[in-house]
Amino acid sequence: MPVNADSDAFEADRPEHDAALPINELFYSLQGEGKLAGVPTVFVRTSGCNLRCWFCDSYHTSWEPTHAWMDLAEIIEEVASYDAEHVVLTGGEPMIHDEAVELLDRLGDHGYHTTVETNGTIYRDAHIDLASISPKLQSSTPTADLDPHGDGEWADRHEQQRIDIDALAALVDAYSSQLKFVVTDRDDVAEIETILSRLREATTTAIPDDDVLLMPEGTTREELNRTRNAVADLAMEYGYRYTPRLHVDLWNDAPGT
Ligand SMILES: C[S@@+](CC[C@H](N)C(=O)[O-])C[C@H]1O[C@@H](n2cnc3c(N)ncnc32)[C@H](O)[C@@H]1O
Ligand SMILES: Nc1nc2[nH]cc(C(=O)O)c2c(=O)[nH]1
Ligand code: SF4
Ligand SMILES: [Mg+2]
Repeated sequence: MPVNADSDAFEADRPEHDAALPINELFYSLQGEGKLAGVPTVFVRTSGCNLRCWFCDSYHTSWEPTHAWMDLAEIIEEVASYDAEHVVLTGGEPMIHDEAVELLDRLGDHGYHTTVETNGTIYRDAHIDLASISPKLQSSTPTADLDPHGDGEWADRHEQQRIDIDALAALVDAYSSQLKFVVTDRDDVAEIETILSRLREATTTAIPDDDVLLMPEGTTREELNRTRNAVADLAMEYGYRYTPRLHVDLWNDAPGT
């Protein structure tokens, strides 16, 4: 599966000898989002994404992907150099990569608790202790006025691919999960409710409201200062869970946090 629009160039330096992943960054921090917020965690961030949210806080995995290829053994060795029991596999979109399965399975064999941060458009069978699913709302679509490149060329593709109810249902049915919606304003709630009702019809697993998290949009403290209280109010009004972006509160938008 291509990882970006220019997949040949992206794949050119892929090593052939062992299973490997294009890694944008690997770092130790506190889980900043969701049910496990505050837990010391190693983050493995793959490069490449099948969507292009205009607000993506990991621009160098989506709009302009950069990476170094790392063998799975190297990744696990670097993870093990930190004293943590939790590993988050994120991106970009980690589930576009076949090798994500092998990495997760090996991490599970080593006894790590694994979380996958995913946009929910791709299902894979792997060792996943928590599927942290962030379905993308219409307000994420990179229309020409919001596109960080300024031309809106990804808008149609993003719009067509961002919600796949079958993939979402497969993830929810297979794994412990949380649904973490990025909220830009009050108008987003209607779409969240529509997605939830379609999903609840499609799953055999119940989705309690406290597995539904509203997360304020914002990549800096200043942006969150403008969004977080309105999103907290929406969580109370509708009975969903609020999640902070603890890493932004603590370290703003510093890399490796
Ligand atoms: C960079 S994404 C990588 C994983 C996957 N592609 C996804 O979107 O879920 C990691 C998390 O950051 C969230 N996120 C990205 N940009 C954001 C922003 N500007 N404000 C709030 N959350 C954001 C995503 O929704 C997701 O929950
Ligand atoms: N501290 C911290 N927590 C996070 N939780 C999810 C993240 C992500 O980018 O997927 C993330 C991140 O980038 N940093
Ligand atoms: S799906 Fe995730 S990584 Fe891809 S553009 Fe959106 S926020 Fe960024
Ligand atoms: Mg992040």
